[in-house]
Amino acid sequence: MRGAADAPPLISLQQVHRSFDARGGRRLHAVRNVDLTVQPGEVLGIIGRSGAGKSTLLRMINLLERPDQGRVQVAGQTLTDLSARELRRARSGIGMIFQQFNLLQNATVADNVALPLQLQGHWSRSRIDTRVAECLAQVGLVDKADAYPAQLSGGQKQRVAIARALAPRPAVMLCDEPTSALDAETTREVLSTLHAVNRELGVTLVIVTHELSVVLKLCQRVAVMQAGQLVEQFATSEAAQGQSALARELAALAAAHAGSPGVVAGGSTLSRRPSTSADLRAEGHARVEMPHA
Ligand SMILES: Nc1ncnc2c1ncn2[C@@H]1O[C@H](COP(=O)(O)OP(=O)(O)OP(=O)(O)O)[C@@H](O)[C@H]1O
Repeated sequence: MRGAADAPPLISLQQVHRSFDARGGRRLHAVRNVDLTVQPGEVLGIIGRSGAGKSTLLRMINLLERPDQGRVQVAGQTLTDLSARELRRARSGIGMIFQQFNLLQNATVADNVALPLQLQGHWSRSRIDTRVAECLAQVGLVDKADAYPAQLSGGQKQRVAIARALAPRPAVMLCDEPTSALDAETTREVLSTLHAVNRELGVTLVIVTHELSVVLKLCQRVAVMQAGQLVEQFATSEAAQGQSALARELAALAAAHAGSPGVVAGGSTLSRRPSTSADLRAEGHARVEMPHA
């Protein structure tokens, strides 16, 4: 039997390039000819300094940003070749969550989670209700089904967003700074939920983050971006062999955590150790700044 590592990649970006109009009539090349593959079931972190092109690269995976050049394949489909209608269908296999949650404020938690199923148009009310209940159970929020987002903590809002992304049974979940708006405690909740989504449901995760502690806890592999280019990739557990400043920083953080139970790189349980820069500050560690790659 073939393992996930030998399987064809679930995501394949081939020479993707994206530029934008910039001031003075210039072009800003946000992502430059990047090749990247992600295996089924993997958790990949994309890191880099501000403006390096991380979010643009992530958003090209579901064509929220369409590349000017290059090819995007997900689950065997070449998204860049699809019609608008085919792309809408393919996108139901790719969930996405954002830093600011993007929930509908005037809809209940249950209605927020139901939304992507209603948009698909072929779900009966009773199947939607069943699926919403399953997704809320997965993120531990069954008792909040009738609450409104304003009544929830930041971590609970992000878990609703995760439940909504899970509703159409995606193979992949794209996470754009999923914990950056959260404090230490709620960050822990969200990381634990994402870990379970990967481990229990087999959903492949691609996570853009500026928090190295999030990478250390959740990601098996890391891709480092610098000025639009993917400058290196390594297994989180092998950060010490990386060349970039970020790899060294990650290795130093891993060493500081060495011996603590449950640092996940490679896949065991989530740590009870500090999980964010805020956590680390709270526990007297130096802030984990994102150095220049
Ligand atoms: N729609 C857009 N129009 C013009 N420029 C854009 C657009 N989107 C992104 N950019 C520019 O492209 C570059 C890469 O942006 P991107 O958001 O991908 O970087 P990032 O690494 O995610 O940064 P951050 O960590 O600050 O979010 C930046 O210089 C940004 O200003």
